[in-house]
Amino acid sequence: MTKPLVLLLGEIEHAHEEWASISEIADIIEPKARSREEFIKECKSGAFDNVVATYRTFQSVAITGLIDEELIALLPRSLKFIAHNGAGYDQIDVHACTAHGIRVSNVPTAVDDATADTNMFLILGALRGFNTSMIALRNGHWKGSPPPPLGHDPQGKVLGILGMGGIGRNLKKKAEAFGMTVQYYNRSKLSEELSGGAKYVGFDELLKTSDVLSLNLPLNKQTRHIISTKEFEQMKKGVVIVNTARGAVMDEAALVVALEKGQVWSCGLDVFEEEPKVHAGLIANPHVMLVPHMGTWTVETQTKMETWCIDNIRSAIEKGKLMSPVGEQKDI
Ligand SMILES: O=CC(=O)O
Repeated sequence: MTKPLVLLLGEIEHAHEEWASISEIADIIEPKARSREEFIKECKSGAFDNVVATYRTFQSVAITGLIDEELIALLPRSLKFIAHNGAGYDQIDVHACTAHGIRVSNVPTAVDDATADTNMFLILGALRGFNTSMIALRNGHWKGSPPPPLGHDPQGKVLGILGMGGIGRNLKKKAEAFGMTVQYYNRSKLSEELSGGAKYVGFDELLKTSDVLSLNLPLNKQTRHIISTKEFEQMKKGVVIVNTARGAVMDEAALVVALEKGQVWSCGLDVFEEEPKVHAGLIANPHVMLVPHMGTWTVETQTKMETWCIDNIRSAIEKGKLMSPVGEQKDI
């Protein structure tokens, strides 16, 4: 009997044994394409005909481009499942997938600790203003001349979490261990148990009353540039902003202006609007902490994420359904 066909878009770097076990229940193919143009040609040539499920990585966007309406229409009719290795699935047009009968899964939970750790590192670094002196030291100037302004302690500061999903909730616990008081805004209020007692506030109140604002919400049409000039103006003067979600939830150009005006004192960013490009105004500001999208960049977390994504492929093949469907498809 022929085995179902699985398309691998990207690399398996860690969970090799788990991936090998997939080859017992499926035949695996990989594209030859190295660009979107080539990938489209390969789709049209019928190279992926009969593929039932695809495992894709965040980095595979370099080959396929976004999984958008154009690409989805070219993928074979046989394709029923896309298992995305990552928490954020903004590279995939889920609406178009639904219309074409394709189910999509992501990797929640496994990313929470590593991303919240990165988030906490950025909060501390941005509050303390460590970056300037770290650069000065490497340039042979010790703390810098003049030394940087004194930083701020996290103790007693109000942390506003925008988006109280798994990462936001994980961050809440970590921030409390540093003496911060946590409030949050989310599309819907969480149960007391899930929120861990954090105060639920309106969006505007979150902006107006937080000393540190952390962005932990997914990127979609509703959240693109949810933080821009008007929102910066509502914030406390000297606010610290941290983003480990997706760059485009914040208007980067407006952020640069808000930093220049001193409305935002400092920020810590792991994600950028047009990765790997970083706004020149952010690069030029030594005070801001910049990390090149490394929120989940650990052996343990990458292994957990791959294993989770492989489990989605296994579930798709053996049970005909994904283990962790994305929110938009939970009810179908
Ligand atoms: O950015 C990382 C992820 O979405 O998992």
